[in-house]
Amino acid sequence: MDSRSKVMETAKNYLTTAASVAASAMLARTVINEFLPSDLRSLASTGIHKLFGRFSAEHTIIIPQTEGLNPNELYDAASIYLRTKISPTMKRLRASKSEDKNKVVITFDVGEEIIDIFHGTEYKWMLISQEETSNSRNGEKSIQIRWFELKFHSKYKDVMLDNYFPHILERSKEIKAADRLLKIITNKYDEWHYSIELNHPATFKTLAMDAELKRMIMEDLARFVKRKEYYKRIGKAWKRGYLLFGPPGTGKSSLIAAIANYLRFDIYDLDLKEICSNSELKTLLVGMPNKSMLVIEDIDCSIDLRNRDEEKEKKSKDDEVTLSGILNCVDGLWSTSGEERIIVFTTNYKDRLDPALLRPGRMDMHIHMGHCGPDGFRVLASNYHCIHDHPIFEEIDELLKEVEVTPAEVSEELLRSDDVDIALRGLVKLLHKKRKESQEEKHKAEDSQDNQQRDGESKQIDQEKQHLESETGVSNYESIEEIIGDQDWSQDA
Ligand SMILES: Nc1ncnc2c1ncn2[C@@H]1O[C@H](COP(=O)(O)OP(=O)(O)OP(=O)(O)O)[C@@H](O)[C@H]1O
Repeated sequence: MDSRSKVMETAKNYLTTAASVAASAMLARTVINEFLPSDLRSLASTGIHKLFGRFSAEHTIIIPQTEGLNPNELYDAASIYLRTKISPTMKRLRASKSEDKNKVVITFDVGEEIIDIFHGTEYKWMLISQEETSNSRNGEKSIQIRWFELKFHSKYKDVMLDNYFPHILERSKEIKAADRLLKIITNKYDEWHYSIELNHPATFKTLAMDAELKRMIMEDLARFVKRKEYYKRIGKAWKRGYLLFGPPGTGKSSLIAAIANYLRFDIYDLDLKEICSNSELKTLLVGMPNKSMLVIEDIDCSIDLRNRDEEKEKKSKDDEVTLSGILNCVDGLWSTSGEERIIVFTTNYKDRLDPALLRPGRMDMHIHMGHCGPDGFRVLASNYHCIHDHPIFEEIDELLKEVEVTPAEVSEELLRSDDVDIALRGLVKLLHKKRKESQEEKHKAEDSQDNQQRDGESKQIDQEKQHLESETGVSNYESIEEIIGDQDWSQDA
């Protein structure tokens, strides 16, 4: 029996016992004292939170504290879950600031009835608050006791325990994760040391990239987080690796932030230069929690990663970080120490990477972050000026097909003015300038190719001259010219 089934089984036992007590809501205290294990009793008697549901006038349920499920947890879960059930007809609402100070959380107040329909059954919730006085050594103390009263038809009590409560616990976890402030943590030596709030605004919506590629990445991530059982069944560690490659300013870091915001994972930004050995690398890896993202940026230049053959030749000495150490981190035994991990490597130069890192199956997806195309430009225009169409778009689209410009350069141009027309004209100017530069480069390249060809030809003529010179014994330049001139070279060729 898994832990959730055990919890629900125990809850059912308590429910059956509690039913025979004919307890009303106000008798909950008695039930707590008679039926709960002592540790839970002391928890409940602190009077901070308690949760019970009333199936009918005769039934009261107390959820016992077993394996991670306790009244406080359920109370908290219900508070969070019921926030999503607030209806416009409610009169008693409360507003407070969320952990992320940019958001305001609206919640219901005491005495407000909240109706939730789950699988066709109606559940009526009400938050109740009551002041109570208790005698302590320091005299009388008044405390505020809060609880939820849950009413529904008693014939659905099994559905409630087997499906409704687990659903509330699950949903509340998701809502909590979405509300949580994300962190970016980096290492000092072999410790995750420095952490700041991740306030990067990038999301998949604001990312300028090929629309189809964006869709594929989002689907891949969504599939990955749902596949806990699947990974267990196939015997693979529950992790996914992405290699992001492309020129500077094409959005590799922005994509990392978008993934973190999408999955609500903290970023563990590993600075390889801070660590001296593979064992330090392992220490850091083991210190990462679940639902986190390991990022190694610019892997090609972070550290001198010799290729594996050279490593094999070297006597194993644990005084440096090696490519095999990193690869163990990606798919070796050490990577199985946690669950639900995303691993991201970035590079500006994929061709500089050791083939061992690029081997199929190592990084699950290789994502090319390229120059800005019409799709990407539309996203940036919408991000910076909230526009989806404009007469200049056609000209920009045509130029983007010819010119290599990074999303960072386009963003910078669009930021230059609040006036859409000025900003777009500035971008057109930049694209024309870039096109001219690239045409000049192309001409230069063609010229140098022509020069090389001419050099090659004149070298060939020189060789022919030398050959003739040795054949004819004539060493005078003019004479050779005459001899060459007398012959029909084109026919010989
Ligand atoms: N694909 C993109 N979508 C939206 N904005 C982008 C994109 N690429 C770049 N930008 C803009 O340019 C800035 C720099 O981009 P970013 O740091 O993500 O690029 P990068 O590829 O990681 O560059 P580097 O290789 O130099 O680290 C971002 O803060 C963002 O404003």
